[in-house]
Formats: sequence, C-alpha cells, structure tokens
Amino acid sequence: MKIFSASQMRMADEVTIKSEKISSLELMERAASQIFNLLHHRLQGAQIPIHVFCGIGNNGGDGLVISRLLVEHGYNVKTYIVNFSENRSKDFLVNYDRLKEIAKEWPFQIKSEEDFPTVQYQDMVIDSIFGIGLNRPLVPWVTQLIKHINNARCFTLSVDIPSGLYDYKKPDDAEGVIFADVTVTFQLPKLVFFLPQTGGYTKEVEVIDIGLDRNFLHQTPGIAELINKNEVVPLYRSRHKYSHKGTFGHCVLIGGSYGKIGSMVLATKAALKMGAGLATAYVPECGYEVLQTTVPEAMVITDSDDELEEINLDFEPSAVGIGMGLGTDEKTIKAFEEFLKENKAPMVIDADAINCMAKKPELLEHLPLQTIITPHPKELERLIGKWEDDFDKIRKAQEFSAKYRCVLVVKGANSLIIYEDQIYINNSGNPGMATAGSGDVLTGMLTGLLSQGYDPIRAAVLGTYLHGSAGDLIAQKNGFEALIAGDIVNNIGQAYLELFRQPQQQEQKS
Ligand SMILES: NC(=O)C1=CN([C@@H]2O[C@H](COP(=O)(O)OP(=O)(O)OC[C@H]3O[C@@H](n4cnc5c(N)ncnc54)[C@H](OP(=O)(O)O)[C@@H]3O)[C@@H](O)[C@H]2O)[C@@H](O)CC1
Ligand SMILES: Nc1ncnc2c1ncn2[C@@H]1O[C@H](COP(=O)(O)OP(=O)(O)O)[C@@H](O)[C@H]1O
Ligand SMILES: [K+]
Repeated sequence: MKIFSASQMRMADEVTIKSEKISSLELMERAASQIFNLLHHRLQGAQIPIHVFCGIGNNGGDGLVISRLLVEHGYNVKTYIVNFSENRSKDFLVNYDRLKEIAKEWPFQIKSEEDFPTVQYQDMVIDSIFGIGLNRPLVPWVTQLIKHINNARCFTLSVDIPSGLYDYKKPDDAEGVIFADVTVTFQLPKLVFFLPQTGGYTKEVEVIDIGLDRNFLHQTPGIAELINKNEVVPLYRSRHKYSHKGTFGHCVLIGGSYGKIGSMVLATKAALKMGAGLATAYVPECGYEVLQTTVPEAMVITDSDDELEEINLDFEPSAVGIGMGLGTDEKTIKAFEEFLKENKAPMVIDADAINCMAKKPELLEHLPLQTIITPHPKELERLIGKWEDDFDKIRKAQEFSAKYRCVLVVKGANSLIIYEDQIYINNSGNPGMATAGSGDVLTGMLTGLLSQGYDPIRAAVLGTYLHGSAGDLIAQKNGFEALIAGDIVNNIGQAYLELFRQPQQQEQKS
C-alpha cells in the first residue's frame, strides 16, 4: 500500500473533486460520515459522554460532521471549538452552521486554559484538532489542552492523524501530541505511523477508503510503500518440477568467533530453510563441531582457531552472508577487505561486518552493486552518523544508499528497506522479536533468497516480511516473551505457506 505526503493527499483531494464533480464539502461529509459509521457500529447508541474537540481547519470540519451525526443519532455529545486561529476553513464554517442548526447546545469555544472542560476516564474523546495541515509549533495553551486530554486517559479516537503530529518531522514537544487508542486515517496510511519516534502516538490505525480518485492513487508514486502480504505475494518465485539443488545456488555464511558460533548456526539454518540449494558455513576452527552437529545439512570450512584471519573459498558462491559474530579484530578486517576485493557474488552484510566498514569506510567502495546491508540503529549510526529525527535518518540513509548503490535494511519495529529514493516499510513482526540472534536469522534468510536468484531489492523486501511473519506465527501461539531466534528459523516454512492461505482458511482456523 502506498504512502503519500500531505501535499500529495491534498492533490488527491483536488483531483477527486474535479473528476467526480463533487464539492470539497461533499468529500468531507463522505469521509467523516464513515468515521461516524464506525463509531455507531461499535457504540450502538451507548450513552457515554463523547467530547469532540475540533480545530478550525478541515480536520476540525470533519469533527463537526461527526458531532452532527452523533447528535442526530441521539448520542451524548459535547462539541468544542479549539480556537487557535481566526483563519477558519470554508468547509469548517459551513459545518459549524449545520451543527448549530440541529444541536440544542452550541459548540463551546476554547480560547485559553480557563475554558478547558473536565474529561473523565470513562468518557470518550474524538480528536479533530489538527490533521495533516499542522505546519508550525502549537501555541502553549493548545499544547496544554492536548496534555489535559491525555491526562484523562479515556478512549481517544484521532481523526486522520493524532493532533500535534507533523507528517514530515518529529513533534516539537513529545508530550504535546494526542495519544490515540485508534486513529482512523483517510485513504492511505501516513508515514509517521511507522517510525519509532512517532508510531507510538497511536495504538491502532484504521485506514478508510473515502473514494479518492483511483487513477491518481494508482499513477502517483508514493513517498513510501507499506509492505503487507498483498505486496509480497507477487515477489515469490515458484519452483519448477525439474529444478535441482544447483538451481537454488550454493551460498556461504561467513562469521563466528569463540563464544559466538551460535549466530552462525542460526544464519546457516535460516539460509537453508529459505530454500538455498547448498550452504557452506565459513567459521573459525572452534565452530567446526558445533556447526556439523547442529546443522548437518550444511558444509563447513574452517579458518584459524578462534577468529577469522583469512577467507578463502574453494568454490564460487551464489550469495554471501557475512558478519554474524565475526568480531572486528584488525586481522579480521584485513581478511574481509581481501575477500571484498575478490568477491563478485551478491552479498548481505550484517553485524560486525558493518562495524568493520564503519571502522574502515574504504571497504564500502568494493561492494557489489545492490549489496544488502542490515544495520540495527546503533550500526546504522556508525555508517551514516547521528540524525535529528526519523525523517532525517531516512534522508541520510537514502543518501548513503545512493552513494554506495547499496540496499539498506534499517532494522526495527517496522524495518525500512531503502534503496536510493525508494522506501519500503515492513509491516510484519512484533516486539517478541527483540531477542538475541533474530538479526542473524534475518541475514541467513536474505542470503538464502539471494542464493536462489532473487534480485536484492526483492530479496530484502520479501525476506524481511517473511522474517516478521514467522515471528508473528510464533507470537500467536506462544506470546512475545518466549519467542527466541531459533523459533523464527523453525517457522520459516509456515511463513511461506501463510503467503498463500486464503482469508476464509484463516478465519476457519481462528
Ligand atoms: N483527501 C483528504 O486527505 C481529506 C482530508 N480531509 C481533512 O482535512 C485535513 C487537513 O485539513 P487542513 O489542510 O485544513 O489542515 P488542518 O490539519 O485541519 O489544520 C488547520 C490549519 O491550521 C493552520 N495551522 C497549522 N499549524 C498551526 C499551528 N501550529 N497553530 C495554528 N494554526 C496552525 C494551517 O493553516 P494556515 O494558518 O497555515 O493557513 C492549517 O491549514 C485532513 O487531515 C483531514 O482531516 C477531509 O476533510 C476530506 C478528505
Ligand atoms: N519491536 C520489534 N518489532 C518487530 N521486529 C523487531 C522488534 N525489535 C526487533 N525486531 C527485529 O528483530 C531483529 C533484531 O536484529 P538485531 O538487533 O540485529 O538482533 P541480533 O543482533 O540479536 O541478531 C531485526 O530484524 C528487527 O527488525
Ligand atoms: K486529528
């Protein structure tokens, strides 16, 4: 699913108004009445106090429509106008008059802290103060109002985006943003919902189709693409009856040091489970028996005792995954450098191999085109330097990717796959995956896909999705805490099957 910027959303709005020959007021009515329908469906007329806080722009206009429909259906509604500006939008004004015509109680104007209403824990709030039009810091009393609403800790539904969130930078005051239980957003999800600094402002996101112009939505490239099952199914390549293990390549996983051989076990198994035809683990001598015992399907080549000092392969690998438990000893960096100069196979670079490159950036010059690099936030910082906020991080990561022509998998709750100006946001996975070794599994999985001939961007998107999906399957059975990296490996097969499970089958099971 595409993600648009605020200005693209506005354009979609305008195009729809022209192509459908409807007014902006009708579009507002259509959008907001869908939110009302959702509420009505869930509340079924329940008489809990509902506080609707409306700004003075179109987001406020949406709130006024919701208020009017709630009043018309007999709900217990109080409407407030948060008067942060005299510059009221025209559709706000029309809906303001419409509400006044039918409501017994006129909307209450909030102009300062003295006007704040009491909101109780058992009430409900509709947050329609700011939408995607926020473009400058809030005046202090509006920030206070947002804090006042948050303090009530009652169920809060934000319209389009939690008020106080920009769609292009982090908030000025981390507490000056509505904490929503659910955000009902129009047509397409917004980027802020998936970034670590801003994703936490809403527990749930519901995207509603308000019928914006299909052609425009289809033809306009978004600023990012959200990756769910629908997006990855077309990436999957099925197997031919007469394929053989040579068809799926012979990959090599390189890494490990004394006390960190487990990372290589996980990565090697993961590569095989993803479908690599053959896998070799290249480890220091101390890892030999461990690997032969735990992954009998793999071949093992060893180097000196406890750390890698040389990387000499006696075959041409189809793909390379390097870095798990590798260490950053000078000798290892040297071996890595020599290897990079020789190697032509597609690569995944993780963990200590990233740290080696951060220590010696010249290594980056030797990467094959579209090498996949999989940093967690600390490793990313070593590569691209510090960032102001998540948006700045994305810009810097894009610059880095363009400079070195590499694919970055920026790992996190929603891992970002970045290639030059393309951004893919993975939407599978869960907090149970914040556990030792889950990154090693990802490296093995991506290497397994490269080995089978998937191109690097497809491999990164599909592999990251399947990694999260395998984690989700475990969490459904065992919860978050008991999830360990080895379980992710064991659920790779199920994650593949899940790609093709029909919704009915899913429902029957649950
Ligand atoms: N296709 C769609 O997406 C549809 C969208 N719709 C709805 O429209 C919403 C966007 O509406 P919007 O453009 O009127 O902006 P909104 O967020 O209401 O802000 C109001 C105005 O406040 C101002 N302002 C900004 N920052 C400020 C500050 N700190 N302190 C004071 N003032 C500040 C700024 O105006 P300015 O003063 O800069 O001229 C801004 O324009 C969208 O989220 C969705 O709910 C639906 O109705 C239909 C379909
Ligand atoms: N809260 C989370 N939600 C979803 N996925 C997560 C979460 N935390 C971590 N992960 C995933 O787990 C993996 C952790 O990788 P990494 O930090 O390299 O672990 P390790 O070094 O222990 O192998 C990444 O793929 C990341 O996206
Ligand atoms: K809002």
